[in-house]
Amino acid sequence: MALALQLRPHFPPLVSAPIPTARRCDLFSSPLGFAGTRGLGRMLPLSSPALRSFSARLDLSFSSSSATEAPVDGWGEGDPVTLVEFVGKGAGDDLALLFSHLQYASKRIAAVVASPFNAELGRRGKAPAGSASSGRDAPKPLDVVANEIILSSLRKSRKVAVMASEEDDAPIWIDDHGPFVMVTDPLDGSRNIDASIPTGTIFGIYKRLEELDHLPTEEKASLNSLQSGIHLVAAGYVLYSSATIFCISFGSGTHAFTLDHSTGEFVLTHPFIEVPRRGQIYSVNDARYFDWPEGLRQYIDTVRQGKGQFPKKYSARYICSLVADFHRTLMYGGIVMNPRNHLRLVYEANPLSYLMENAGGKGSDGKLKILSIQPVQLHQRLPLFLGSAEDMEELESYDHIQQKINPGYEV
Ligand SMILES: O=P(O)(O)OC[C@H]1O[C@](O)(COP(=O)(O)O)[C@@H](O)[C@@H]1O
Repeated sequence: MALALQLRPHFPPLVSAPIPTARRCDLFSSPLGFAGTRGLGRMLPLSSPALRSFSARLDLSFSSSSATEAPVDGWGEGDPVTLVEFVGKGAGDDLALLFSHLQYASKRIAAVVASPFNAELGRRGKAPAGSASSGRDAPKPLDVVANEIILSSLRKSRKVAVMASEEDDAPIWIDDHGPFVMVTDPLDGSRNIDASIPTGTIFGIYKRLEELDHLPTEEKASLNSLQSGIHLVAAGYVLYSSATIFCISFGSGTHAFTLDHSTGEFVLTHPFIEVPRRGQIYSVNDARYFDWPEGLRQYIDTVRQGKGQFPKKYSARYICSLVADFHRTLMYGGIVMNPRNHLRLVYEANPLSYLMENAGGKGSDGKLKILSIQPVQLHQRLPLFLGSAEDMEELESYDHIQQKINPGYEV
């Protein structure tokens, strides 16, 4: 039996042929034991039988209600599931409201990043000193603009007590009654913007620790923001690339939505992403090879010759934009890594580990599970390794994969 795809007119005909039933099994597992969602996104939201079965899983993911309880109530037959509907369906009113502001903020950032009129703002401090565009009236760099867009969306939501951002030295207290704490890297990879290379927003959401409410603002702002990753209630990223992708997890599955420019809505394209258990790609800045510790060199030498546990030669892919490298790893498997003390635990490592683990992968600093690390400083940096479960286990079996020296790199 074939599953014919019902493409809505505004979707490009990416998949137009009937998909054999056997192929549908690939959506969650493959004969090699890999699980993957390649191509899945273009199918599930567009065909009603698949949507129905997805909706059943969706209801399960958010509540303990039985899958047999009319799971499709409220979903239009064959209609794409939007991000707003998805979150509104089961995440609770507070989170739903917060996400409606966040997705709006991300569309504004996507527009700003893509605008021809903002191209020159990509780099911090680009305007030459003394020029008309330097000084107080100088246009703001895009990462600062992105930060302001997010802050303003959180203020409007009235659902966030404190925002800690990679862009700010200290967390910003927003609302005494906001139930959530938000940590964010508003525009990661912004150093690539001049070349139109993908960038991304990363965020994590915790509950406000009410037991700290009596403390002075500065202190409670900082302690709320220093929660360890196991306490995340949601995390996500937005990838600004050939498509704008909003990927989220609430602790049960990782799901990605793609911005449909014809309606302005994010629609569910990759429900329940399962990172392949084994990939064939490693992603690292390997110009640093001679500064790597022996274990990491051995691992990379081994897999690129096809002499590792998986007997195929690995490929290298490195965009140098964490969200883009992470998204590809989530889709195709393998490992994305930065072995030096560079990426930030609070704003980058924790949210991305949460998303990776909820997709069946792993996140580590080369010794410890990222989500188990208690942050002690807001801007603390660490080595970061994220990816397919089997690749990560193989990598960690090599001793000494953390790069201890950091010579002469622009931080
Ligand atoms: O210079 P390296 O070690 O390759 O690091 C590149 C990484 O740094 C980042 O640009 C983040 O750095 P910033 O937080 O300083 O912007 C990532 O997007 C990228 O993966």
